[in-house]
Amino acid sequence: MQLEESLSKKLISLEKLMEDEFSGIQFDSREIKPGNLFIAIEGTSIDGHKFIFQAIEQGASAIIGEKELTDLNIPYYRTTNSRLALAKAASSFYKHPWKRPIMIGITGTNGKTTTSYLIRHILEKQGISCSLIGTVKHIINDREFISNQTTPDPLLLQQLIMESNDEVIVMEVSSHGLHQERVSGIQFDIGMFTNLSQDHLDYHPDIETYFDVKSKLFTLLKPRGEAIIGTYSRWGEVLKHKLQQSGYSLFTFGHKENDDLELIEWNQAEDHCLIRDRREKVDFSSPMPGLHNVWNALGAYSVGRRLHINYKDINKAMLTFPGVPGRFETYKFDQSPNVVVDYAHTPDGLDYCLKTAKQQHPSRLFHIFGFRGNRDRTKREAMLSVSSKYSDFIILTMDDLNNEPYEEMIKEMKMLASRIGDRLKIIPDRTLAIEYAWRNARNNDLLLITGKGPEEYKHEFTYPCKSDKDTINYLLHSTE
Ligand SMILES: CC(=O)N[C@H]1[C@@H](OP(=O)(O)OP(=O)(O)OC[C@H]2O[C@@H](n3ccc(=O)[nH]c3=O)[C@H](O)[C@@H]2O)O[C@H](CO)[C@@H](O)[C@@H]1O[C@H](C)C(=O)N[C@@H](C)C(=O)N[C@H](CCC(=O)O)C(=O)O
Ligand SMILES: Nc1ncnc2c1ncn2[C@@H]1O[C@H](COP(=O)(O)OP(=O)(O)OP(=O)(O)O)[C@@H](O)[C@H]1O
Repeated sequence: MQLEESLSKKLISLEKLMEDEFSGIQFDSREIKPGNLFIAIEGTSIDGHKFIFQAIEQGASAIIGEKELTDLNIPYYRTTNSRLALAKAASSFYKHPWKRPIMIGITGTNGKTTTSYLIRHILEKQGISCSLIGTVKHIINDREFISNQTTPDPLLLQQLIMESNDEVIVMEVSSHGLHQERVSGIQFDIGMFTNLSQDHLDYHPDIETYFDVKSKLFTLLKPRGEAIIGTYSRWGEVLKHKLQQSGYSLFTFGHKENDDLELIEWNQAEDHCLIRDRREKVDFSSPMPGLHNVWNALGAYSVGRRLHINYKDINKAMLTFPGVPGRFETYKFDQSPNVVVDYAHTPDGLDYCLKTAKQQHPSRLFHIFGFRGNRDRTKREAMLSVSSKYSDFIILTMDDLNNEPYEEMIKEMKMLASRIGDRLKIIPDRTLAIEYAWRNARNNDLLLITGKGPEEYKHEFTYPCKSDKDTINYLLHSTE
């Protein structure tokens, strides 16, 4: 990547610049330490170029930015893409740590977290150590780190990879991450696409653009890299055709005869699948409830097979999979209704999840959920209509507001709720909403609480509970 030195107008490669001994790199002026390289980014809410002088005051020794600036007293290098420069500089600073392990990147609207947990489990059972980077947590050398982002910024990401001694790194690659070049310094051995459906249309202008961003992962494959594509969603087929022209090695899993891995039959009641792995028919059991998790398990199976793991060993590993926090996490009680906590937050995810809940044959299904504030509002109506298709009772409640005004959220809930009728109740306090369902449900009913999964509440509610799981525990003990 070429940069232009602002005063001399000379071109210099980023690699060459990184031969200078910077004490660190920062894209946030508040974090600058003496001798750091500051990269100014025109962000989604503020222009980082405004903080160049603050960065210099704090001791930055060079600046990269996109604007034409000539009046700085330290070297300033101009680029056409600061985010790309950040990703490449971070990779260079940490000595391209992704070159050592086998790198697996997973993208798609839903199923990234579940699939990455499954892959890690299969590999670890074979004695292959595996780091995991994603939404719930990061696990590096078996040590767990809090995750604030699905795909961390390039500095944290390259640092985590550098610290890993594991043989494989499996990571979730979000559309935000791809669009903001967070993974651009990296080349992957395997790229996986799970599926695509409506989400994040607050950030991407339309679903076609969202898809184009997701498909960018496959431009980051190593020359001998492999693309594993789930073709069970329409967009998987689109991606397959797009990539067929690219010359990459392609492996597809889906329900068609021309897929490399075909789901021939899924017997939900007996929890059994018949699959075709290339030419051979194989019995397979998914370790988590629901067809969506069959797809996730088959995605992980595909990765295992590409890494030359015997299908019998993969099947054996599936038997001991402990599940994923907040992904169809089921609590069964003798004297109270059963409860499922799930992270579903898209219409498609909810459809799979509610269908799976119905397959448990509860007498009545109580669905408790809300809408995430300041995120894609276009999916709210579709989420409610999916809920009303399967649920006997709906309790709309508060998810994270993310600075969306409370009154606006309630107004929208009321407007959407008016179409459903008296099967729906709005109880904004999440702990009271869960309590209402808990007290009104009978033992053979099911409570499905979606949206937050294992995440901690960002708001204070009536009961002193930190999460949906915590609220259930609280109610259980207050009933005793
Ligand atoms: C909306 C969004 O995606 N924002 C990301 C973006 O920040 P930004 O462009 O908004 O930054 P900004 O606030 O406008 O500031 C511009 C620049 O000025 C700098 N600055 C700012 C203030 C100051 O005093 N000094 C200074 O230097 C900032 O550090 C930044 O470099 O670039 C940053 C660096 O990579 C990200 O950390 C940040 O992620 C935010 C915090 C975030 O969490 N975004 C979510 C939406 C996200 O990324 N989610 C996906 C998963 C989505 C999903 O599948 O559910 C994820 O991968 O986590
Ligand atoms: N393959 C799938 N197809 C459709 N929905 C799915 C699939 N897998 C999981 N889901 C639904 O999406 C929810 C989130 O799953 P998961 O965390 O695995 O996806 P994700 O892509 O990592 O999402 P995020 O990036 O938001 O964390 C699940 O709780 C489930 O309701």
